[in-house]
Amino acid sequence: MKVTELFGIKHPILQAPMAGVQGSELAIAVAQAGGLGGLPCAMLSPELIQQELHRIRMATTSPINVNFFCHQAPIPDAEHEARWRLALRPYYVELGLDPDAIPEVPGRRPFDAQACDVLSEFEPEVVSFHFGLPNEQLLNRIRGWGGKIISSATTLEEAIWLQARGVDAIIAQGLEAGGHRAMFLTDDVTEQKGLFALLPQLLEHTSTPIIAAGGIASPKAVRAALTLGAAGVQIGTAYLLCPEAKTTSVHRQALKSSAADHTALTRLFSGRPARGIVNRIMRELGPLSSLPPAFPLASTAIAPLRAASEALNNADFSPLWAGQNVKGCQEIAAGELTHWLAGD
Ligand SMILES: Cc1cc2nc3c(=O)[nH]c(=O)nc-3n(C[C@H](O)[C@H](O)[C@H](O)COP(=O)(O)O)c2cc1C
Repeated sequence: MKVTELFGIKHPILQAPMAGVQGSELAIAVAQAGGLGGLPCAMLSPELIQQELHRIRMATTSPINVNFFCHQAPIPDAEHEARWRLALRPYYVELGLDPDAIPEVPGRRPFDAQACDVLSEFEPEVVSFHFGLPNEQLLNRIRGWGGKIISSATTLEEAIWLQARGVDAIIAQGLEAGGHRAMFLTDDVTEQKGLFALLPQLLEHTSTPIIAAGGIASPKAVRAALTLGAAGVQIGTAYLLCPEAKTTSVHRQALKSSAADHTALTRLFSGRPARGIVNRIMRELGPLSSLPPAFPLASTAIAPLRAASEALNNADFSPLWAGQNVKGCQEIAAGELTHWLAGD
């Protein structure tokens, strides 16, 4: 079944929910253009989720996708954290920051009953998850209001796991994709496959609709994924320069520069592998260094470095999430981009 029918949308295009770089404005623009707008909730408090969903429901009656992380909250490891802070110490000194006064930042919260309570007020048509799925009880609450459940797979094993739990569609997240790898049954990045290796495997060995993601940034690429048998596509990076996205100015500059040709998976910004444009800290510490503590704890000690350097218009310590294909990034309205990608 195609996603147009499954979700009741005009175009087979899902705008990837992208935590930290967009809110309701981008989701509304895509929804109004006939795609499935996505609201990333991983970094929002329940109050903010409520505000954003209220805005969306006031602006459009089109279906909407809300997105959550569902990682296991880590057990803090003081020794590991101390090693991480020691490695960052020279950068604190360089930027004139106090390495012994690192403020706590609100971490990314896995999906829980409190978030589900907020959703039940708005009954979003689609709820998507990254890093697996939450427990069956929470999934049943979503099913109770008729919500469709989707999640990303990065291997065939993960797709089979998701299918066994009854998801309505599976996102095949190719290695090209920007942002966090959704991987949840493996932590070995060498097992990750490019989209056109992963997609046919999932199509052959599962019976659930498969949504293609990773490096798709043109109408031709959308058609290619659909021709292979995908039920739809999910696109993130191509939307990053749209005026409705909240992409920071250093991130926008990097996306428009030749530096964007070089992306890599890195654990440095959060503790989990994610794809972003290679910058100074990735080059100097090694993108997949084992220094950062478990997800999402690594972000606490990086945050002051990021803030101080971004104030100087410098992206040395910023997560510049982007996929391998930035060629489709256009500074045009998200609705226009959605129509273009759909071949309108
Ligand atoms: C800046 C950025 C942030 C992202 N944040 C999320 C997120 O919060 N939740 C999620 O499920 N996926 C997230 N992703 C991954 C996307 O869901 C998707 O896999 C990816 O964007 C597809 O590849 P593309 O970026 O090459 O289009 C993010 C991607 C980017 C580029």
